[in-house]
Amino acid sequence: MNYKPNKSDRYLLTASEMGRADKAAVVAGVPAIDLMAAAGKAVADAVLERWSRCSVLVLCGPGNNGGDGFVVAKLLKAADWPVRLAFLGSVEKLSPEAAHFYQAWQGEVEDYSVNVLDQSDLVIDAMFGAGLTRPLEGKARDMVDAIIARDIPVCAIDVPSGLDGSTGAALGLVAPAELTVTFFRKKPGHLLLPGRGLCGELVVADIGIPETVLNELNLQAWENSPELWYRNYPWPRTDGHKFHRGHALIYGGESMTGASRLTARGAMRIGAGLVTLAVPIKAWAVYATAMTSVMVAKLEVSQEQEDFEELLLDPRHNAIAVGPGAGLAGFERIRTRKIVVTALTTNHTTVLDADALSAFSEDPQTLFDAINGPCVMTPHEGEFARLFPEINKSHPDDKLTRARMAAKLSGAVVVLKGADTVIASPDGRAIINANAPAYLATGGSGDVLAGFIVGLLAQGMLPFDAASAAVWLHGEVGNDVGIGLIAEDLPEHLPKVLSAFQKHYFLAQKSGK
Ligand SMILES: NC(=O)C1=CN([C@@H]2O[C@H](COP(=O)(O)OP(=O)(O)OC[C@H]3O[C@@H](n4cnc5c(N)ncnc54)[C@H](O)[C@@H]3O)[C@@H](O)[C@H]2O)[C@@H](O)CC1
Ligand SMILES: Nc1ncnc2c1ncn2[C@@H]1O[C@H](COP(=O)(O)OP(=O)(O)O)[C@@H](O)[C@H]1O
Ligand SMILES: [K+]
Repeated sequence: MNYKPNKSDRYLLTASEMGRADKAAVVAGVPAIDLMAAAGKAVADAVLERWSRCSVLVLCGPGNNGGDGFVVAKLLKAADWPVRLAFLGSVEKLSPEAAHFYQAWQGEVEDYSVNVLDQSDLVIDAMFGAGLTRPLEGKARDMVDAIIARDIPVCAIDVPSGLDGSTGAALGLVAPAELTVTFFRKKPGHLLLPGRGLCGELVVADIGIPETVLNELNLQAWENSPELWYRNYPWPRTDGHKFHRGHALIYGGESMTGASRLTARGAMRIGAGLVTLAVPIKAWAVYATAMTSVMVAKLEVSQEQEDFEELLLDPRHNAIAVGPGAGLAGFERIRTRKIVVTALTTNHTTVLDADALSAFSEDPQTLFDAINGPCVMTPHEGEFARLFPEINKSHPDDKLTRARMAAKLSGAVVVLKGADTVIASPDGRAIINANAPAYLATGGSGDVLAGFIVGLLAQGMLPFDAASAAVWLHGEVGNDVGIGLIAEDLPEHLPKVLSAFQKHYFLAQKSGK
């Protein structure tokens, strides 16, 4: 596990927020020239640490990203590396600080053509950073094309040129980097796909921007990490009993019984005091045979909704999950819809996953209208497209914004799943998760995630925290199990991950370490 002590370390800044941070730093008394000097030094240091002496080509663009490049070139030359530099821009248009470091370079400034790549072992990509607003064209595009064709290793400054640091989208062609050095804080595009894959190793360098500027920015996005929510984690109480740990009620469908069983197992393992699976009577025997610590309640033929409603009257059932294996074929679809609406209209804290979402693909507004209380929905991209087609159309390349808009529109905390899961709250807060390994892409792993979430909700965690904690723990367990993982492994390996998490975040705090 990769631990860091401070919640504010996890802030993510868009390009415009970074621009404001930069300005606020200058107002606070840090000269822009010092920021650029520090940025260039951080890049040069990272290069010197990772590569041995080789022929370096620094490609400088027209803005301040290029300015950083002039600094790097000078420092690598001072370290006795063979350095060439090519500049795409005009000196008159450089910012004062970039112009300063252009003059300071003093070496040859070569023509910006692909010939400069000849005999280069390493490219420093100082072409475009946060200021890129449109796809690379002309000479810049030709250069990136040639770098890719020749397969020359790249160290990118701030972001690989061509990547939108705020969204992780490739604006056009992008030069993939082996190493990216960014400044002050990560940007969403370093974590969201395809950006994350194009950055290679990511280093975040301190360039002297005071932490206090963060207070002025009203930031609403973070990288997922326990620092964000461990204080609200429902650790078992010494004097607690099972009723202190909540009672999750999970709807189980008639034919795909494995899905909700995984959800139930996940909810138990994450610490719900009690878990009941409520299932149509026809499937009861299957469930009852398979489950031990989980209780199985019967829903009578043709009165499943009424029976479910009755279970909801018991105030101890304090968190509900509907969706995994709920069923979408014919009559099952109608029943799934009824169960969802029943849970929502009684204002129960509810997790909606899988079929509970797809059952409303024809009329998503019906679902959104029913959401008035605490609710978490966990769509994968396919389910999301069915519920939020307009959002996908208006912001196709911006997962962070899509999740935020969906949360606002629906009134639920939205967990938009994938390798770069985004958790968004209707109030605008959003968290990007980056610890999930590809091994999690296996049938049933989302069902277990829904179980982790409902299990934490049952223990009283608030929806945004519960969703963020569950997604992070899910990723950690995925890493712990590794290749060969199947969904059944996730609940079973959770205790090991929870122990490590507890040791670091709870016991260490208690003992003051
Ligand atoms: N705290 C900060 O914000 C700091 C920023 N620094 C560097 O400054 C960079 C941001 O600088 P800028 O805002 O000048 O932006 P960039 O250096 O990314 O470039 C913007 C320039 O490129 C032009 N441009 C944008 N898209 C283009 C395209 N497709 N084709 C041709 N030209 C295009 C713009 O008109 C503008 O002149 C950061 O990425 C970072 O590397 C560092 O100097 C240190 C401090
Ligand atoms: N390539 C990937 N890398 C990391 N995590 C992934 C990847 N693909 C899927 N996941 C995660 O695995 C889970 C799959 O959930 P879902 O798509 O609902 O599948 P299922 O319905 O089979 O349970 C989600 O938590 C998702 O974020
Ligand atoms: K760059």
